[in-house]
Amino acid sequence: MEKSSKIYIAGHRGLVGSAILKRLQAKGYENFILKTHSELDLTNQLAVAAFFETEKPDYVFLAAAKVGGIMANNIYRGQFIYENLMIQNNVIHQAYLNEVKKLLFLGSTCIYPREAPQPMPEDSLLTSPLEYTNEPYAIAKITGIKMCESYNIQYGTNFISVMPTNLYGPNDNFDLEKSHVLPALLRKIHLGKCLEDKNWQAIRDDLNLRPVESVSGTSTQAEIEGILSKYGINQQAGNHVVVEIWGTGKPMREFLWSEDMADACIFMMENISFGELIPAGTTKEIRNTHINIGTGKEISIRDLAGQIKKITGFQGDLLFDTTKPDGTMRKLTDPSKLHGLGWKHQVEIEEGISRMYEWYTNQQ
Ligand SMILES: NC(=O)C1=CN([C@@H]2O[C@H](COP(=O)(O)OP(=O)(O)OC[C@H]3O[C@@H](n4cnc5c(N)ncnc54)[C@H](OP(=O)(O)O)[C@@H]3O)[C@@H](O)[C@H]2O)C=CC1
Ligand SMILES: C[C@H]1O[C@H](OP(=O)(O)OP(=O)(O)OC[C@H]2O[C@@H](n3cnc4c(=O)[nH]c(N)nc43)[C@H](O)[C@@H]2O)[C@@H](O)[C@@H](O)C1=O
Repeated sequence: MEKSSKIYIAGHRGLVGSAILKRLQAKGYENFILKTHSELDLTNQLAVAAFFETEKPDYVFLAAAKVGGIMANNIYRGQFIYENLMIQNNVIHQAYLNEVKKLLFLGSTCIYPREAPQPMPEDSLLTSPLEYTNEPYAIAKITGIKMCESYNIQYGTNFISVMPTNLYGPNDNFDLEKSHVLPALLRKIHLGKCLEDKNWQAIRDDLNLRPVESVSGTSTQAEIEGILSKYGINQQAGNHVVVEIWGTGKPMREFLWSEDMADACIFMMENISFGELIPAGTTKEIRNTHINIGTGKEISIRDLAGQIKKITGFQGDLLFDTTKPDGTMRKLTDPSKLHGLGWKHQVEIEEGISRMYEWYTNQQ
């Protein structure tokens, strides 16, 4: 990529897209095409075709998608498969028709089977059934990998697919029901801390900044307590506050700081071509050309909640709600292919949570 190359970041306001934009700007790239969801709906085939014909980007980071945590994936199954297939079909196909030099497609490590060997190597794709809670999203992401691979083989394009582990960082989604575990727990435990401190103003500010329900300046304390209770943040006898954690707390997850993820994406765009991702020894059938992006380290949800509790200073208790799903018990990436290419993450989980909490509280 040249510093003056025309770069389209699809999803530039999201968790990953915003980090990619920030990192590219810091590296001196200057020619961006940026469209919000309301300016360009990527599920609209005609609109995407007109956009590519007019703009003719040189490079595309495809970081726009329908994204959410375990509950959103499990409930909005139709939207997750439809919107993701439409977005990626439209963008990848138009990138081919308009001779985009290189495209980076973001998948997810939920493409791997529920019982994949741990850590999960790239070639465990399509070896056994998927985790049910996110099967529609995973099927869409697998289709995206196969579309990039197939276009490269048939048309000679240079479209590469990266599979990030669970991500977190600035501009994350903090919705109390639809978000991923790390932002959800950070917010819930922060609200638990505010409740035990009886800091009603901080709770009002938080609920107004990222509305869950309308909270006005005149909402009573009892009304606010009712809202928090719906999301599992409860004041018990005395001043004792309890925050509910979904599931058993036993699942293990791997977390990557979003700015590390952005760095990995740019590393791939600047340095690696599709040909270099074809597994060594391939003579005939080209498959598993995608690449894992992760740390290779994991933590249980129980320990993650404990760390957030420590960082926020929350004194109350964490209660495990086993009526909520655990999802897959382990999904640790094998990042050896990525390490072999010369990229490794920088930010460890303890530091990342502290940075995230600082960012979060500065937004209030
Ligand atoms: N977050 C995570 O833990 C993980 C994410 N990923 C993948 O990384 C990529 C980025 O995810 P992340 O940054 O977390 O997602 P976010 O939800 O933070 O951002 C998604 C972006 O996509 C845009 N978008 C969604 N639908 C449309 C549409 N129909 N038309 C145009 N734009 C649309 C949104 O635009 P707007 O802001 O304007 O609404 C938003 O900017 C995705 O492919 C995701 O699947 C993979 C693994 C883990
Ligand atoms: C990135 C990845 O994200 C999704 O997969 P997931 O890792 O299962 O998602 P998650 O982050 O929402 O949950 C991780 C774990 O944490 C537990 N958990 C506890 N308490 C809360 C809680 O309050 N909120 C949430 N969301 N989870 C909680 C939760 O029960 C689960 O055991 C995929 O659907 C898929 O889209 C995908 O690719």
